[in-house]
Amino acid sequence: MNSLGSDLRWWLRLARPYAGAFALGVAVSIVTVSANMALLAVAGWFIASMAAAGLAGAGMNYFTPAAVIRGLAIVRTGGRYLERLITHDATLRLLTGLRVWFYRQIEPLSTVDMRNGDLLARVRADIDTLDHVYLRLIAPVTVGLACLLGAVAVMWLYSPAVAHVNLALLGVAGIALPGLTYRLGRAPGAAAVDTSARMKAAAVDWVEGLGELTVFGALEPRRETIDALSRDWIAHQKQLSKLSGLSSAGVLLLTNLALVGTACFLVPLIRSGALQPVDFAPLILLVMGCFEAVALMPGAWQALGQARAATARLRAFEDRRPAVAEPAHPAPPPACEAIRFDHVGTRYQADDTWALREVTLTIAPGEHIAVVGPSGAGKTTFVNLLLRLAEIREGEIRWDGRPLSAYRAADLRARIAFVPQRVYLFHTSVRENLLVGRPEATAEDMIAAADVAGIHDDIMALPEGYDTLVGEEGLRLSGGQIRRIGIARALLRDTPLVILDEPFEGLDMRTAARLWSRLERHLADRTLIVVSHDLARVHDFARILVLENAGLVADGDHATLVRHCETYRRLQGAYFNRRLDRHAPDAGRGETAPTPELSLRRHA
Ligand SMILES: Nc1ncnc2c1ncn2[C@@H]1O[C@H](COP(=O)(O)OP(=O)(O)OP(=O)(O)O)[C@@H](O)[C@H]1O
Repeated sequence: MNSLGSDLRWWLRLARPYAGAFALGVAVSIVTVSANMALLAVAGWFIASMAAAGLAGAGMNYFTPAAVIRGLAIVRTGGRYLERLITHDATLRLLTGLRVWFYRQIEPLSTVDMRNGDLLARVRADIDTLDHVYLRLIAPVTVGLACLLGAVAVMWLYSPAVAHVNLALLGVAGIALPGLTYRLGRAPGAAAVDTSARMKAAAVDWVEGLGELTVFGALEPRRETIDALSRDWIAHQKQLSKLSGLSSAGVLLLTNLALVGTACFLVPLIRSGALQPVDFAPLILLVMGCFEAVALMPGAWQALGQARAATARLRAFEDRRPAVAEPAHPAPPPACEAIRFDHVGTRYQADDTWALREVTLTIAPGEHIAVVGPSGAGKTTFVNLLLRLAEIREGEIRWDGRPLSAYRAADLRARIAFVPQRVYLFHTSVRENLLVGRPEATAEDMIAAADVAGIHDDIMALPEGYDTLVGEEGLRLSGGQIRRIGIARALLRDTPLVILDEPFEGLDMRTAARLWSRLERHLADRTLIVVSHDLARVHDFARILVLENAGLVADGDHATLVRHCETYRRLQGAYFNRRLDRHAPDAGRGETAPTPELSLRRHA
């Protein structure tokens, strides 16, 4: 774990843009807490003076102190409101800033590093924990110290001995006791943050996989896992509550000791005439006010344990290296030119096996290429290399004559329209989801793209057409519809290279065939790379790359591959066997006529 000083500097660096609001919040808090202490003291003095004047039968001006008391009460109430408004607003801004910071950190790491879904849930919990740093740590400690020093200075004017006693006891209540509580609370605090993050991740995972868990009857073990995490969390929280209760009791004890001690010093002073009797009440009340301010400190130190555990995990992101390095002097983005692979190889980690190796080929501008291969052959990796989501470890890929590493990753990606294997839809309207591809696109462009992707009619059939909300992750749409929205989104970008990873998945044969014929026409003069398991569509391509065991095993058209490539024949066989099984009467699907593609199997 980093040192406390280094963590504090890290927080302050992130909070710098909001420093003005935070400083204002602290200033208003100091005024509020001081007004509260002064109110107690002046009220005490006023009551004592009135009583003394009554006993002596003397008159006194009660207008001024009454006005001061009212003024202080108004400042205290208004200040409390303003302080809440400013500090909470600043904290929410900081949390927003932290989220932006986090996305900046993960953006260059690429999706490849972020495959761990529960990581995001943990990070979200960690970022939320950091709102404690200001509200429960920095603000109360700064305000407490400022007000206490002011109050002790006032005591000093009346009696240095009283100031000494209170300073010592306030030190114990505000520093020693919270320090001890912090030490004791560090382990349960860190464990509580960790358990809470794991619990949230498990709950999200459970809800997302509810369908599968129900079907496989695996709900109970999952529920028990979450129950166990929840019990752990409660146990850690109990420990923290016990500590916080003990420290509150400690502060109360110290408050009473301070009151008794102060009285012990004041009474002889009053007896000797060194102090006015009416000064007794305000000084005692001032002591009470000081301990009220110090009572917030143990909570602050406890928050420190939780905040540092969260900080350690967040700071770990800063140490992660991006998956690909950016060039110092980026070349202008590539034009629609040839892409050449020269003995290209990659693996995701230095000690992993090769995900792709010795790939040498040239893709001419405007060429349409299909990439096939068994699962794990390296098809997605092939695409990841082009998108610079994975680093080339061997050989070189050149586009428009320059290595990919010569371009800024963002410039390169702006020249590629990509539909990933799993299309992600945001919880907003269909329109907004499509415009992610090109925010400035006109309604006509959007409809034209949707039309090519064969989704326009489906969208128009939705209750509010393009303005229909798709639901979280597109839950209101079928898998095939989500995929076609993803394709339309990519088509909206007028890029020289289009990459579609499994574009036909989730589509029936007829829809897939129609989609392909439209795509083929629409993308006639653009370079197109389609990764697909749908061998029925693939045989339409003039060029098919066959990958297996991280290598390029064949490159040719369907007829050539059927004749010369064993892997391709195997893939065809497996694919059409699957289709045959689906159409077989004993598969319970009825008497569906064999499709024309089935003849290919015989041909193969
Ligand atoms: N992010 C990653 N980190 C580590 N290894 C990875 C990563 N992505 C892929 N791999 C590994 O690289 C190899 C090639 O995977 P890749 O996803 O490219 O295959 P694929 O042909 O696309 O498979 P599928 O058809 O199942 O999607 C596999 O051994 C896989 O386990």
